[in-house]
Amino acid sequence: MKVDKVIASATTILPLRLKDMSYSVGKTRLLDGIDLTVNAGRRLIVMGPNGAGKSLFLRLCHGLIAPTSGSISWQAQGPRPAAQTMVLQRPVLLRRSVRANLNYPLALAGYARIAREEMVHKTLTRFGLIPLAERPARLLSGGEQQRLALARAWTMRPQVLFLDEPSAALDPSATRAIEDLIGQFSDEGITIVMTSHDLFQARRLAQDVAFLHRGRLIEHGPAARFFDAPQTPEARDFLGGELIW
Ligand SMILES: Nc1ncnc2c1ncn2[C@@H]1O[C@H](COP(=O)(O)OP(=O)(O)OP(=O)(O)O)[C@@H](O)[C@H]1O
Repeated sequence: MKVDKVIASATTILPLRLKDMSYSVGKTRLLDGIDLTVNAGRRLIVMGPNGAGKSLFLRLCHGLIAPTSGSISWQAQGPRPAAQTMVLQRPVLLRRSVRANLNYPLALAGYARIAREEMVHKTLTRFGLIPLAERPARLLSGGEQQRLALARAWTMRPQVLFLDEPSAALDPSATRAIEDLIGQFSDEGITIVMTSHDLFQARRLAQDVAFLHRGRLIEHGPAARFFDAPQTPEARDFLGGELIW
């Protein structure tokens, strides 16, 4: 079957529903009673001061860790392992070439060699990685590594992409390039859930905002409402640059 047909036939795994979801370590409750639904096709930016629980939130949604109480459930199980995937701020790349980094997860997912070659070539072309294809991935610049990580995620055609501060370590032009890619993914229908501490970036990218403060979700809704008329003093202080944690 052609790759694009596989994508078209995919069952939708969204919405993702969090119900009274908490996460504790020992007696410390790090995320507390979160109710939230992630709907298909949206760009949700998770904001909040340092230590608010943004990264934990993403890791729980992605399934890297399990809630201690409450639930996190997908509408349906994905047909493939990477129907939802996550890209970290410092992506974990294999000590191999760029091409091999793109090929590897496809092989793990069971795609045949011919299909893999077609998919890897498409991806290298689309992400401008042809000139870097045979370079060792770990020797790429930070911006190039992040581009490769996004390309690798895209190769698996996820329905949902979790991004943890994807441009935190990058300069402004690399940041712009990553934001452009995120915008393109979104235009293709990939649902984006991303943490960012950068207010300007959040304004550029967010359609919806989830605002966490000390492990609680205290605002969630359309980005315009959050930025123009925040409902809580904590969000107002955060937007004014006065709330650090
Ligand atoms: N395994 C753990 N054990 C104990 N505390 C933890 C653990 N993981 C995270 N924490 C704490 O939970 C809180 C939330 O961490 P998290 O990394 O999610 O914050 P964040 O909002 O992403 O912060 P930042 O913007 O600084 O990256 C922090 O106070 C952190 O120290």
